[in-house]
Amino acid sequence: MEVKARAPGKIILSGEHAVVHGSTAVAASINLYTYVTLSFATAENDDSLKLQLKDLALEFSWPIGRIREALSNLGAPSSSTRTSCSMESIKTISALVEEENMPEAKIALTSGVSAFLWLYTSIQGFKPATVVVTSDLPLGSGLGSSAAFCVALSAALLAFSDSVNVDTKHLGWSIFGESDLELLNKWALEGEKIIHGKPSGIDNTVSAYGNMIKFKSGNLTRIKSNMPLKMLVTNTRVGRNTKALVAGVSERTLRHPNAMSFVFNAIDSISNELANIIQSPAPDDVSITEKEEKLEELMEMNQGLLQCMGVSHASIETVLRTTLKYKLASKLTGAGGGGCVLTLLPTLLSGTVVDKAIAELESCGFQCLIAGIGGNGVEFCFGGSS
Ligand SMILES: Nc1ncnc2c1ncn2[C@@H]1O[C@H](COP(=O)(O)OP(=O)(O)O)[C@@H](O)[C@H]1O
Ligand SMILES: C[C@@](O)(CCOP(=O)(O)O)CC(=O)O
Ligand SMILES: [Mg+2]
Repeated sequence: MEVKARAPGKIILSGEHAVVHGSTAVAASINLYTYVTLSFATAENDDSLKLQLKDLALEFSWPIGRIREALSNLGAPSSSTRTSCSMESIKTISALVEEENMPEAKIALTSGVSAFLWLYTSIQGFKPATVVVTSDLPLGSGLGSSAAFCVALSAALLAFSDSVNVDTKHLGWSIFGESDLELLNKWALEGEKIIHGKPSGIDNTVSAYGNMIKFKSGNLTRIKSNMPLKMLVTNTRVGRNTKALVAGVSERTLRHPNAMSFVFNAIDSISNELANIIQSPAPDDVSITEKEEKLEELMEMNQGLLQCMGVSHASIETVLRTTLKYKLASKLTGAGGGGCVLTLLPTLLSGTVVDKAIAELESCGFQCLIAGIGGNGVEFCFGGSS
């Protein structure tokens, strides 16, 4: 028997980085997923834990005895209570990952593989198994691949544990009950901590719960959109690392605490106003257009403040300039420093303008997609031969 889980990526409409410092942010799930399949070994002589990262053509395999020896201090797994990875365990886990000779070009994956080993051993202990991962999401681009990975992984691992209440006979995709989802989200955050250092928790929360959320200091409020929201996502293809960008903002905050607290407060207001606009009723085209204009202005203001935090990038500025030629408003999404930019596509905008803007962005070497916004969060499905 195997279990498959899928978790969506996300866009942050407003409030990235500031959310790490206690401001409100607004995020929505998108219809690009990370999939994790887990099956326990059935052959008696198979005594290893395998991780296959299919899109990256990478496979890791650790003898279970080696993992048990290295992590003997962990004790019995306790899937019902999330535990944080200590500095000592991080070091031990990193050493286990290094033994696998990660190709130099893919060294950024080390933290993802470490998060895998931590979540696996904490939830399932030392059982031989194969875990296969595939993803629609570009890695390290601001669309929350790290969170989708941790959420899908936690879902597959918990689905095979005693800590959740799931029906293994159900055919097709299922969702977790509220308290199981809460536990899953806590585990996923522990994985994100290994990858990000100091995550706010917004990415794993929107990936777990789906739809659209407002998030502040670890608490989510579900948002119901009352208007069509169409976003163009432009991937600058400039690679960057969330952990380093988040650390950079924290350093700037230490240097200029007063100025930065005004920036964070301004972003808190922007996020709350944006959430109110999205939720307020729009009976006709005129009111939708008015709402879109307000959203555009708020996105521009948020982008200005992100630049002020030092997380924009020349490639992001090129996207902003290009879309502005078509009178379209944009902001970076996720950690910035490259990665993806969001552009609001108003309802009454002609298809020709969108096509022209996309063609110009792609001629700069960027990659464009129009994301489906606000679908389900994490789901799982049992299958395979038992
Ligand atoms: N499918 C995956 N398999 C393994 N590691 C992954 C996967 N998706 C994400 N990761 C981990 O997350 C890191 C990217 O996370 P991050 O820098 O937060 O960017 P983002 O979350 O915006 O994609 C990768 O370098 C890797 O360590
Ligand atoms: C910058 C931040 O607000 C979002 C990071 O998103 P991503 O990893 O770039 O997809 C960090 C966080 O909230 O944990
Ligand atoms: Mg991330």
